[in-house]
Amino acid sequence: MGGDLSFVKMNGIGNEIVVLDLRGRPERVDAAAARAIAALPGGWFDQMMVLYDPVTPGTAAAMRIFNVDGSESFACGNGTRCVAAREFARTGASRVLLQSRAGLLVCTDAGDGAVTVDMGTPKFGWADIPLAEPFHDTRAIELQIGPIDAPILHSPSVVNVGNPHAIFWVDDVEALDLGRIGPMLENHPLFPERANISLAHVTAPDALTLKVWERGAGLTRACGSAACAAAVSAARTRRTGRTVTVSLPGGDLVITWTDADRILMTGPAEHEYDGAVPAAVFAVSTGAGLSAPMR
Ligand SMILES: N[C@@H](CCC[C@H](N)C(=O)O)C(=O)O
Repeated sequence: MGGDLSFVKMNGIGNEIVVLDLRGRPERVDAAAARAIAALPGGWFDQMMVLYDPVTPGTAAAMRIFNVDGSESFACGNGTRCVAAREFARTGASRVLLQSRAGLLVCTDAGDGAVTVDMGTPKFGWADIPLAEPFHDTRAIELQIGPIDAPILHSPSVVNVGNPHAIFWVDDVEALDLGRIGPMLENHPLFPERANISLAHVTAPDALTLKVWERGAGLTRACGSAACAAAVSAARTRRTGRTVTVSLPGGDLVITWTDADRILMTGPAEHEYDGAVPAAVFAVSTGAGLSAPMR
């Protein structure tokens, strides 16, 4: 097979998403191909969702998720909504099961262009996040930056929602330059797989504002998994109840941490335009697109 391959440019409340559907095709995306696609005219993304043939019965696709720096993530909430919305439009279905490297994701059409994704169960154990050393209480770990007696940021909540997150509780998410502090925290030695870094401000028992420095992508207008991470951490530390509206620079997401310990994320997904990738960008393989072990 040769020629250009089409992709779809979408966004989830401003999180820039490319969906590349390689189902039924031999091409495979690696880190170099991901970076090359991001450099194409119109190819820019925060995350690229690559769809391969399903490996689990009942699923529509096996997804791999690339950050713009070529690194892989096991979770992307906004991108998952985009993939699901596209599947709904393509098939007429109102429910789709997708497989990421973090597990199976049930996505349902919530109406008015919104999609609900069951993002799974949060993990709070220090080794699951992962952290480089044991912490018994991950609601507020001993990590601070700035002077010892007047830290700029301290005591983040940490959680894994398919990917690692640290949430710093602040009075004003705009008061600090996250673009300057973010890279240092993302790459802090405490986070052996790096981490997504959020500043969160609770505005009501059912609302918080959030600003995110994403691992592998930098400052973004929205991050769905960070919204999930902040919501469960806010509920776990009794800052909010179990359903919150999370306001990000690009828009709002509604997150519910259910009594069954599942995280439900609801928000919009928008189509922007279609684009094309030259076939030469790809590696060609007969291997499975999603070969890593499932959790
Ligand atoms: N924007 C995404 C999260 C993307 C993955 C993240 N940068 C990571 O490396 O873990 C979302 O909407 O969840």
